[in-house]
Amino acid sequence: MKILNIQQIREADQYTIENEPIKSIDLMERASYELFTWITERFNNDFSVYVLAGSGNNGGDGLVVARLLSESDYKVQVILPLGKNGSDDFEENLKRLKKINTVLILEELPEQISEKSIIIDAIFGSGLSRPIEGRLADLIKKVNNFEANKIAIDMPSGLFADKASPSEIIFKADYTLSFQVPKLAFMMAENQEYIGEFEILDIKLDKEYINNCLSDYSIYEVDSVIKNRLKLKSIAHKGNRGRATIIAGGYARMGAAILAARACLHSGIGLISVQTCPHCIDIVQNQIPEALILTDENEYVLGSYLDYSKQDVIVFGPAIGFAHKTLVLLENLLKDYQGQLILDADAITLLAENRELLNLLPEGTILTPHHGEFKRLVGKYSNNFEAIMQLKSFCMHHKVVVVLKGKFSAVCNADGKISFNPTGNAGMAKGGSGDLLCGILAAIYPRIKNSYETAKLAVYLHGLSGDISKEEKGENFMTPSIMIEKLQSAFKKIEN
Ligand SMILES: NC(=O)C1=CN([C@@H]2O[C@H](COP(=O)(O)OP(=O)(O)OC[C@H]3O[C@@H](n4cnc5c(N)ncnc54)[C@H](OP(=O)(O)O)[C@@H]3O)[C@@H](O)[C@H]2O)[C@H](O)CC1
Ligand SMILES: [K+]
Repeated sequence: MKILNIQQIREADQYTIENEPIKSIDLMERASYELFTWITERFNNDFSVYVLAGSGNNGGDGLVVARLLSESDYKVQVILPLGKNGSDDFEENLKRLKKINTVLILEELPEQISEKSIIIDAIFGSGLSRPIEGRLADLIKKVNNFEANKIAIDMPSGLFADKASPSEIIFKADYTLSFQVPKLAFMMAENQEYIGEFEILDIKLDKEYINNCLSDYSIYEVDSVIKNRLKLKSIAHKGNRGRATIIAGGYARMGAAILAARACLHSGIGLISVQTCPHCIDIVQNQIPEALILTDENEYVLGSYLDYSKQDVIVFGPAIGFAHKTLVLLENLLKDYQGQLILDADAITLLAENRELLNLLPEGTILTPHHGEFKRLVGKYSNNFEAIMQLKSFCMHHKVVVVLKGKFSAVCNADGKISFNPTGNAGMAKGGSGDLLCGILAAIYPRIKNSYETAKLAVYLHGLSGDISKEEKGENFMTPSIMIEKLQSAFKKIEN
């Protein structure tokens, strides 16, 4: 699903008005009817409704919702903190609202409201142009302290759609009901406490116009082309299911390698190999009898460049450490290995500390840093909008694919396009979870044969296995090993 900026959304709005054609006030009615439907499907008319309406078109939407809910016998009260003069459609809807005199227009929000209330934030939407100050700021702080169900129309007031929000005076919504397309701000970790859950309501802006809008940002959806590429011919040979090697861990640190190898195996790889120092061979064989062992010459750390000529893909990095031999192995892989490389964890720190290696990165290499590791590569940033800019320039400069892990993990291609991942949950933030992602990436690359498409799909499946684990075990009790077991269901879910 495409993410558009405010300028593009305004243009799509205008195009629809002129070409459908539809009057802007009727478009407002259509949009608000979607809001009304969403609300009435979840909250019955035992709930009292408070609508905070600004004086622009976001306020206009709020007034329409107030009227529609009142006509469905909800007790509705409206507060107009910016007064009664505003945009044409706002003023027209205020007239319409006054005609049905069941809605109370209050001067101030009451000091106390019952928990069985809904507060609808229609103060500012996409027209916010500066931080909220003065009496309005006090109102937002007051509302944020109420224990009611809070719904923001289009955007939580105070939040900018396309850039970082400079102030913390922002409506804290439980639900944000946004029109037509998601906004970039919804993807940023620091905004989650204001957005709550977001839903995109189809208000029937011109589909073709939106399809033709150019955007570097989207939310991932699995398409039929990828589903087909994932399918294997029924007479598959283990070779055409792909060969992957895991180079990870070391003495007393083999857990990461085992988790990655298991995830790879459970994601359909044909042949899995694990590079192991002599002391660790038994552990790997006990834990994954399916794995071939590639024996490293070094006793405690990995460092031997072995014969990888038949390997379609190599994962290098989880818990591998920072020994000089390991660094040299990484350098040799970057120079000589001809297949697909996936670099994670300590590999990324090694790159950050030996920056000349960055110039050796083969085109299309997949890197999977979390924010801490990514900052080592690109320097500090203070919010996720800045992180996204750094991500784009890093990927474009080095012609690589980076998965920046977090809530809505961002997968960036070498051309600067960014796809945000919608699956996953906080229960996945546990040691070992990232190792699984490496394994899934390695398993599906031989079938997808494109770094960016592989990365998007693997992150999606990883999150999906997390979501299935959460459903069955709960956020606190799910573990990476449980997620491995659920990979099969995750794959099944996308195949159907
Ligand atoms: N996108 C669609 O397809 C549709 C959107 N709809 C709704 O319309 C709003 C956008 O409406 P707009 O009138 O452009 O903007 P707002 O309602 O958000 O508010 C603009 C007014 O607020 C003033 N403003 C902005 N920031 C502040 C502030 N910090 N303090 C005080 N006042 C502020 C702004 O003043 P300016 O000086 O900046 O001009 C405006 O007066 C969208 O979000 C949807 O809810 C349609 O209803 C359906 C189609
Ligand atoms: K709003």
